[in-house]
Parts: sequence; structure tokens; C-alpha cells
Amino acid sequence: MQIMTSSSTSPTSPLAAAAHNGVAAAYFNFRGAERVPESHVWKGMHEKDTAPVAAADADGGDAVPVVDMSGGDDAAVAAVARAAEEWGGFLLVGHGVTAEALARVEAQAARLFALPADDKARGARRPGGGNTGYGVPPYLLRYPKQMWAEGYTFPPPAIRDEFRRVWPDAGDDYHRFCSAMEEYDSSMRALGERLLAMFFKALGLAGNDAPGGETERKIRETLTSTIHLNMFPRCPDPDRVVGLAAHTDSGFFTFILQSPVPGLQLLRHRPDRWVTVPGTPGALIVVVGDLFHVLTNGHFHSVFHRAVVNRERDRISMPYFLGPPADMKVTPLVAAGSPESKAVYQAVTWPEYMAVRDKLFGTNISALSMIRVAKEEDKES
Ligand SMILES: C=C1C[C@]23C[C@H]1CC[C@H]2[C@@]12CCC[C@@](C)(C(=O)O1)[C@H]2[C@@H]3C(=O)O
Ligand SMILES: O=C(O)CCC(=O)C(=O)O
Ligand SMILES: [Fe+2]
Repeated sequence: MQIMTSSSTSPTSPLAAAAHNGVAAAYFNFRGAERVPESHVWKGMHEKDTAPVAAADADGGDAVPVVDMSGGDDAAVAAVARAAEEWGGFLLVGHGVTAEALARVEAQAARLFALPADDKARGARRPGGGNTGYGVPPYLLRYPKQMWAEGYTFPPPAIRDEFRRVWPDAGDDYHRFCSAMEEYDSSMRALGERLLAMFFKALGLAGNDAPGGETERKIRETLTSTIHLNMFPRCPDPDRVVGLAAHTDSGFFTFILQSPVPGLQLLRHRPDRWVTVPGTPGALIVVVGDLFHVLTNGHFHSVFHRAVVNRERDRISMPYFLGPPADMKVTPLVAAGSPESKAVYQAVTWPEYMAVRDKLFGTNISALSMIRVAKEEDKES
């Protein structure tokens, strides 16, 4: 088994090499592409990519769960619990953020990606710039092939400063873009807090004197967020490329605003198969991340997902990642005195967890299994 490290990875193009050194994050010019260059051809690189795509089945089996919040949060708790336990991901509707508002935000992301390459390059990720800037997230740079996507990552508090790099004149375009992103941030944060409360209820840990009450408050008050804009250009040969390789999100949970153009798929097990999430206008997708898997002691599970591209239409997705602050130890919640009193995972901070995941890149060992202290079956004993 080969464990890839940054130094042992050999980027396949000068562009990737440049980005690798944190210098510039230039992308291949997708717009003009009439064919897929070798640098972007994937052939079952990831063992999960060989799983088939399930046929759409509206009557059950493989239909992505839908959670409707329009009847009130409490009424949706049972559905949230089932979806988080059985799938680790679901469509959220009736959440109160209008389809029009979401479409406006998406339109601004589309305008950003439509800018000339040089304008976007001004916002390139910088060495030591953390998770901020235009370009491939560092973790994804380690794949020997490049993905058919452009991305821009930023923490919401940095929106105004960050996008002055792209729009130095701070004109109308800049203000429209920033306002839209700020609006997205405030609605996703508010929704994140609501959903967090629902998750705790679903776990039977809600309320101040409940075992998780204090933790819930602490998590809610310190929740951090990151926005990542993805643009998956239409592709002349969609079956040979990857929009975003199969992965789990590492944080607590993520809201994904996706274009009405579908492309997101969730992995289901036994047998392994990819289920396409429909492009429902106005819906948000929720995916559970690894640190929520840890926090819930494996009750809710993080879900592998990936993005595929298509021949006809560009697709935009806007994941909003919610997670703990860097210095918070995420400790499994186990109800004192309940039959289940054993933590199955070691307590970790987000950076500690990322370090484990980084070391395992290129292997098929999961980072969650590395920090597991007891087998799932031991929980009840
Ligand atoms: C807050 C986050 C969440 C990050 C890291 C950082 C900013 C970029 C996110 C992504 C986006 C693409 C997949 C992923 C796996 C990646 O490589 O970068 C994500 C990762 C994670 O969920 O771990
Ligand atoms: O494009 C999507 O729908 C998913 C994006 C995603 O999973 C990510 O950026 O982490
Ligand atoms: Fe993701």
C-alpha cells in the first residue's frame, strides 16, 4: 500500500505544479475545450468510482430522503434522524429560504466564474492563506489527475476583503456579489442552528439538563463556516472526467445549494451504488461530515459523495460547511448511565483529524477507522 505525501505526488502539469507550490492557481481553459486533455482523464482512479449509478427509483429503495421543515422543526425531527442514520444525507425543503433568494445567490456565483481568467487569478490561493482563495483545495491537488471544475473558497467574515482582490475597483459588481454571499451566509447560519437543534433532539440529547445540552450550546455558539463555490463546466466527454472525486466532508455538516442541473451523487452500501440527488429548485442538500459522525458516536454517519458533469450545461454548487473552531476537541456524546456508555471514537480537533486523513491519502484506509477506539458492535456491551 502506498501512502502518498505531498512530496511523493508528482503533479501532471505545470499548472498543477504551480498551484502545488501555492504560487498560482490557474485552471485549464474549460470554456474552449473541444476535447478532454490527458491531465483530466480519470479511469476508475478511486475504488469507489467503479460502483454503478443506481437507476432512479421514486418508490422507495434508492430515492434520496426528503425532509420537509414546513410543518415545524419538531415535526421533522424523526425524518432527520432516519435520514442521518440511514443515508448521512438528505434533501431539505420547506426550510424558509425562498427558491428566488437561492437562485439570486447562484447567479452571483455564476458571474464570478464568468469573469476573465486574469480577474479570477487575482484571487488565487496564497501560500499560508489557509482555506481561502480561487483554485483547487490543497487536499484535491494530491490526486494525479485534475478535476473538471473551478472553485473558490472563503470564510464568510472575509467576504468583503477577499473579493476586493477580484474587484479592486469595488464597484457595483463587487457590492452585488458580496451582498449576495452575505445573504447566503446569514440564511445558512440561521438554518444551521435550527438543524443542529433538530439533530440533538433526534439524538435524544436536547435541552439544557440533557446530557448533550451544554455541548449543544457550546457547539452552536462556536460554529464556524466556510463557503466553497464550485463551477462544473459542461464537458465534451463527461464520462471520462470527474467533477469532484468521491469524498466525505470532514466537518459537522454541510448545506449544498446545487443548480437545478443534477450532478451530486451519494454512495449507498451493500451493494455499493451511486444515487443521484435530483436538482430540485429551492431545495438544499444536507450531508453529514466526519466530525459529526464522531460527535454522535457513529449514530449519524458521514456519507461519501461526488460530483459528475454533463455535456449540455454548466453546473454550480455552493457547499456551506459548518464545523467546530480549530481548537475544539470533538468528543463523542455518550449519555451517562445509558446502556451505551462507551465512546467509539477518540476525541479530535478538526486539524488533528485532517492530519490523520492527509496521512491516509491514497490508501483505502478511512480516517474514521483510524481514530476508532472500539468496534461498533462493542457499543451495547
Ligand atoms: C471547510 C473546508 C471543508 C473542505 C476543506 C475546507 C475548505 C474546502 C472544503 C473541501 C471542498 C471539496 C471537497 C473537500 C474534501 C476538499 O478537499 O475541500 C472539502 C473539505 C472537507 O470537507 O474536508
Ligand atoms: O457539487 C456538489 O453538489 C457537491 C460539492 C461537494 O461535495 C463539496 O464541495 O464538498
Ligand atoms: Fe463534499
